[in-house]
Amino acid sequence: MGNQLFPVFLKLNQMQTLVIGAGPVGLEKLQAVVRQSEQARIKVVAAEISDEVYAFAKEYPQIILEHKNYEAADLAGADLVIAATNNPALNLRIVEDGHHARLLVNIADKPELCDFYLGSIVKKGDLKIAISTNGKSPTIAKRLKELFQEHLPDGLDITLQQMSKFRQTLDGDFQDKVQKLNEVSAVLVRPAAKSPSFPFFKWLVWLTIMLSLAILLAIFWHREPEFQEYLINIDPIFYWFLLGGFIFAMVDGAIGMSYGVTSTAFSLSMGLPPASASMAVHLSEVLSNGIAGWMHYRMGNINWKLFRLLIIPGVIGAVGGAFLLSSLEHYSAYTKPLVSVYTLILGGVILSKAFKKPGKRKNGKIKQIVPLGFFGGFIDAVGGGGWGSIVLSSLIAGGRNARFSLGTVKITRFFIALMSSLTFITMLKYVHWEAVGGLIIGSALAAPIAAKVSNRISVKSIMVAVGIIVILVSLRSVIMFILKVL
Ligand SMILES: C[C@@]1(CC(=O)O)C2=NC(=C\c3[nH]c(c(CCC(=O)O)c3CC(=O)O)Cc3[nH]c(c(CC(=O)O)c3CCC(=O)O)/C=C3\N/C(=C\2)[C@@H](CCC(=O)O)[C@]3(C)CC(=O)O)/[C@H]1CCC(=O)O
Ligand SMILES: NC(=O)c1ccc[n+]([C@@H]2O[C@H](COP(=O)([O-])OP(=O)(O)OC[C@H]3O[C@@H](n4cnc5c(N)ncnc54)[C@H](O)[C@@H]3O)[C@@H](O)[C@H]2O)c1
Repeated sequence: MGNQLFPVFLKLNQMQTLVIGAGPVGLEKLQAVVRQSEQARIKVVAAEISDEVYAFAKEYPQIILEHKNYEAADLAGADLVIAATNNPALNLRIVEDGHHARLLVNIADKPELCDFYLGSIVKKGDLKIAISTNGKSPTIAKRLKELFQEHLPDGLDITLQQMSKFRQTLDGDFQDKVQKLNEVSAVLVRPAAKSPSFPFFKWLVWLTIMLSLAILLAIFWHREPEFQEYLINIDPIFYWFLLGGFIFAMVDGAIGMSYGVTSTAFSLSMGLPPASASMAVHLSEVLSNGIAGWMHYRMGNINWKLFRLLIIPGVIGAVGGAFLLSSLEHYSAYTKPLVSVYTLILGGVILSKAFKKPGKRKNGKIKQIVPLGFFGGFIDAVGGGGWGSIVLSSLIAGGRNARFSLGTVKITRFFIALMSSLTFITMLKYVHWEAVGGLIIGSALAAPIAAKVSNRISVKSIMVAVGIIVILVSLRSVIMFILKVL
């Protein structure tokens, strides 16, 4: 039948509690009562009173000690009786006398003689949880109490106080009030945000869209000879970028950074000038970060205060960087090795992060959000990447919450990529559309798969691989430059 006991919460300060017996067990029960209410009015009757009970009672003047043998008259005025004597016959008598006076009696550690059991009690401010194992195991009751005491957030009591105040501000009828109180507290029971996994059926929808596009293309292919010609003559570079975009987006999806750095290093090594490379990378980032940012927004992972602090300096930095890089397009022979040196350094940063011990973090949150946003945006536009690795890693290393930082960085990255892409488009005369198209399609194809795969691979091994690839590709560009100069 399970536990049939009904827990009630007694106002001990308005009642008279009688404790009979003042040995170790009597003391334990006395303390259990006083722990719940220091104003509890208690009378202790015992033939012998231990020194510990004397010492304890000294601190609470409302505890009255009566050094005497128990008699039925002691029950007069009592509302509740707890007995802890070492005399089984006396225990039985107390139960009988108590019931005669229609009192509820607890005989400590003798379940069969009890009208009620004492419970294990969790307390957080005004919150109280009473635990009963139906007498099966007081030890487990104690352990559960410890578990709740530790894991219930202390802020819960603040919530209670706020709800109480909020209730006082409500008017309208009872139904109205109940509805409003339920609305504001719904957030407490909303299911926790899931990791952005991509369910199978969504993947099917995605596949259907892609197939329909392919069919449309095929139809076009047959109807329009010009289009056919265009496709046949498409630069093979497009397919390389398609593959590259796919792989880099998979990796980025898994570790939350590195797409910018890897695809920029790749674009440079494919012979794109830095500004064109950066533009291709940023254009392809607009879509993927838009999707990721939207997902994080839906899951409530955005810290809006952080967003406001980051977005303006970030956009200014990004547009400035894009502007500078585009104006220097003619000097790409010189900017290219510089950018490669920068990606080389980032490769080193990623590699060192892979081997850094987790948990070795500084205390206190990072404060310089505005310069961080500007610097991140600028470097991101100039180097083709870095918003994720610079801003996110600084925020997390600076003690901020990883989930909120990731969500906020993803959504701001969308705006940064959008603004620098626009700047590049207006500044650059010649756009490498085959690179841009390859990266956009490749990374968009990867995004949903990456989200699924991300949990299965060890982050460390990916970071090591990424670090090494970026270092090698960047080194190649730097060495080629040096050889050319020599
Ligand atoms: C909750 C708590 C409240 C309090 O008393 O303040 C409480 N016992 C506590 C602790 C505790 N008591 C005992 C141990 C030793 C280990 C063990 O036996 O498990 C421990 C653990 C420890 O101290 O670590 C001995 C014991 N207790 C009872 C028996 C008899 C039996 O089981 O048959 C025996 C064996 C005696 C023997 O062997 O001779 C019986 C009862 N004890 C109850 C309450 C009631 C049922 C509550 C429930 O349903 O869970 C009930 C039925 C009647 C009652 O006394 O009200 C308190 C938690 C303190 C905290 O929260 O920290
Ligand atoms: N101490 C433990 O760890 C423990 C554990 C489990 C069960 N128990 C049982 O619980 C009971 C109480 O344990 P304890 O250690 O507190 O025992 P205890 O002997 O130390 O204390 C018993 C108390 O009952 C009082 N008493 C006895 N006869 C009385 C009377 N006629 N009138 C008034 N007071 C009277 C005594 O003066 C004493 O204060 C015992 O039956 C014991 O076997 C004890």
